[in-house]
Amino acid sequence: MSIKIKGLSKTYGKKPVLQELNLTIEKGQCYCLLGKNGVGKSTFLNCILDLVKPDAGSVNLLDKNYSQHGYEIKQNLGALCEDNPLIEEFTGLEYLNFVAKLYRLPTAEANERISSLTKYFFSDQESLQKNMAGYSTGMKKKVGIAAAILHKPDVLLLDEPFTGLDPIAAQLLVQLIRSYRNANRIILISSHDLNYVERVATHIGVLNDGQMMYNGSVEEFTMNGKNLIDQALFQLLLPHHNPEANIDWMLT
Ligand SMILES: Nc1ncnc2c1ncn2[C@@H]1O[C@H](COP(=O)(O)OP(=O)(O)OP(=O)(O)O)[C@@H](O)[C@H]1O
Repeated sequence: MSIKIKGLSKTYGKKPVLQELNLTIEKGQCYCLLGKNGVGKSTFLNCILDLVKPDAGSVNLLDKNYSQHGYEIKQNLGALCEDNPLIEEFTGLEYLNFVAKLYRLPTAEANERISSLTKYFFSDQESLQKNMAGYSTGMKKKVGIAAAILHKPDVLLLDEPFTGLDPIAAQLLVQLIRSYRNANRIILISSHDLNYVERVATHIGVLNDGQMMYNGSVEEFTMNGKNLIDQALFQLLLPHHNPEANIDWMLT
């Protein structure tokens, strides 16, 4: 069971975002994709989700490809997209029930899972009876996460899952990701929240200029824990940042 990416390329207009990327993510891994703003992390995840069509290359999930087995792949794939699209006219509970129906979960099982996930993430259960249009960013994010894992997919893709969560919810998500990973599934995360990445990652990918600047275990990335992930990332990326940037005008 794996995600296999071969020769994946994507250009928007004249801007090459992904250039012949090759990558394999195995079960039991929590692969965290890091990189500067606009470097192509969401584009990469969206190619794996079949939401963005790559110009070249192939995505193989769980030994299947989209052209022949799109339906089966999507049944076994859960995702939280960066813009976290929800149907905001629905209450949180209505939405989760709707998602459960899409995945054809038996009613009793759906009720049990929705109840346990909402109890896990929401101390205020009453809010789940209200329309999501009135939810805060973090509340929407928690509903989006619950919707992504409701059908217990073997592959879970989370784009910026920690952004907007309060520290309690973020810690609960860390625990959930660890348990999910330990159950031998595949988790792929794009995140700038390195404190949380530190707690969940088994593998790290650093995307820069269309290429994987680093792709390997977290141990190797941090030199067996001698560095924190943020230190290792700065060492890798800072030399590529604009050295002439100067904001001294603010000081006078
Ligand atoms: N639909 C689109 N049309 C044109 N350009 C796009 C489109 N989507 C993304 N881009 C461009 O592709 C590049 C990569 O965007 P992407 O959102 O994948 O980056 P990212 O690494 O996820 O960024 P961030 O960390 O800021 O969320 C950016 O330059 C962005 O402007």
